[in-house]
Amino acid sequence: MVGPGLVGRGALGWGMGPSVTDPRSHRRSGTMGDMAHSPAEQTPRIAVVGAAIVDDLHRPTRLLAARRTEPPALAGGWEFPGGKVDPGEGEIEALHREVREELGVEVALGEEITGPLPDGRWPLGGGYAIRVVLAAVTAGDPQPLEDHDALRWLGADELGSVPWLPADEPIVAVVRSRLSL
Ligand SMILES: Nc1nc2c([nH]c(=O)n2[C@H]2C[C@H](O)[C@@H](COP(=O)(O)OP(=O)(O)OP(=O)(O)O)O2)c(=O)[nH]1
Repeated sequence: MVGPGLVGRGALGWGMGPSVTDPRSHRRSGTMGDMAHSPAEQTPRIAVVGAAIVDDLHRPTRLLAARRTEPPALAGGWEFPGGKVDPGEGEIEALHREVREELGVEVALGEEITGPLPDGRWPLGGGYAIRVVLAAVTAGDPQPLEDHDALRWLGADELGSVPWLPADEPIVAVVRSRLSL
């Protein structure tokens, strides 16, 4: 049993791994809900989730990129909609909340875009780590309601046309490899 809205082969098990439910993760709901680390890491990283929203989970051709408005150091950079996991909140729950708040849409989740950290996340600056999951809109039309001032659907050959946040570059490269032309 996986969380609501999860579809696709790669989604099986996502959200059920060590960073979420295994006591070895040292995650404590309500006390360290925004922190997670694996035994292989010295320092816990603050949990961020990001949605790689594509036009079709089964045959994706375009990715939705969002341009940040804050803080000033990151404003103008393009990123995956998402944000920090709240204390006591699950990652799946956080992802659905963030896309609802930021874009006004509901999504179905697909496979995780696995990163190099032991728990599959991607390192970000500032002690953050992001878990990125493919998603597709199931209700609503994405709008830059919060934290962003522009959205763009980008095909594989257009992903380099916007300045991604530096930490997102390797993630975007993996997403690009999943896009059909
Ligand atoms: N959402 C998101 N954050 C990213 C990405 N890449 C990246 O470096 N970050 C960084 C920016 C922030 O320093 C950090 C946390 O993300 P955030 O600021 O969106 O979190 P949030 O929406 O919960 O923020 P707030 O409510 O506290 O203002 O992660 C990305 O692709 N998506």
